[in-house]
Amino acid sequence: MTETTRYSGGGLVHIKNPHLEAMDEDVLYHLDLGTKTHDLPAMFGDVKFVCVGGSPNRMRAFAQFMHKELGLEGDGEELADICAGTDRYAMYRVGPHGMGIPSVSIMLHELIKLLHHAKCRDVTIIRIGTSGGLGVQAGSVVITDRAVDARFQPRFEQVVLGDVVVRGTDLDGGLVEELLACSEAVPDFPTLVGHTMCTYDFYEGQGRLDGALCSFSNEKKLQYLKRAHDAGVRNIEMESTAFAALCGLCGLRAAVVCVTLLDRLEGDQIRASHEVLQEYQQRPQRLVAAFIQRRLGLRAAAGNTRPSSD
Ligand SMILES: O=P(O)(O)O[C@@H]1C[C@H](O)[C@@H](CO)O1
Ligand SMILES: O=c1cc[nH]c(=O)[nH]1
Repeated sequence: MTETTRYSGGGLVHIKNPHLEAMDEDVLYHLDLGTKTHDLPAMFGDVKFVCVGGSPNRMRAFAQFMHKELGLEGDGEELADICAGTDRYAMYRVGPHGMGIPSVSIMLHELIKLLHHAKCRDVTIIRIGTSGGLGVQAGSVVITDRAVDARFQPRFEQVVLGDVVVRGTDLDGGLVEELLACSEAVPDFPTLVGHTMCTYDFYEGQGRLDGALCSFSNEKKLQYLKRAHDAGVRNIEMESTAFAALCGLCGLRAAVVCVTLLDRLEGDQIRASHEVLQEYQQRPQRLVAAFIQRRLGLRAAAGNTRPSSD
């Protein structure tokens, strides 16, 4: 049976674990935070937007960019890593999640419990990432309307106690529209809506010919990628199905916004220069900054500036 997304009443984060109630303390081990050691409601109770991405430096740059875009005091250079006691993740009230489903899944379990313990309400969570494009110009930003697995199905399979549990990967349609509307504020690159395929591997799992192992021909690879394109897939990454499933089940409105680093119908290797890749990585950040500003009524959508290139 597929578990489906439910938004809980009152906008609270919905924890689906009866064992947590009975626990006297919850140690969020990978975040180096806990319910006894930290006043989580005081630290995080006002959080409305959570943005996560793969790399600590990228997320630090995004935190500094948002600091400036929101007109907060100081230059943002002093932003401290809230999870400095662990080198697994970093958090600047935006945080990185590492690579792939296991990493994003551990981070989300602890982040969602953190939002629950902090009594946050009406939280929107956005994954800001990179991806391989399918039939789209490199540097395009794809807003995911449906996260699908490597068989193009909107499902996330997790082995639990030896059984396969299937979870739905619905994302919030309204959020997709809102984000797309914000693309007017960042007109210097293409933004589109499409399905995102999530795989367990970057190489064979994404039909690449350039890994240490490869068990298929170029012809078979292209047939697969074209089938994905025909099924509506416009980009490929490694977190979206788990992200959509966990956030949706816990009542968080979630979105996935990824830039494409190349067109996979044209090749496998990412050959763009460091400078070009840095600028590409800023694109989803700029779109999400415009979205947050609009939501907060801080600025009209136009006139969005650029994050630093860290
Ligand atoms: O969040 P990022 O942009 O790091 O995510 C994509 C998917 C994999 O985690 C990684 C592969 O290069 O990039
Ligand atoms: O091709 C790509 C590029 C970035 N991330 C991926 O998962 N795949």
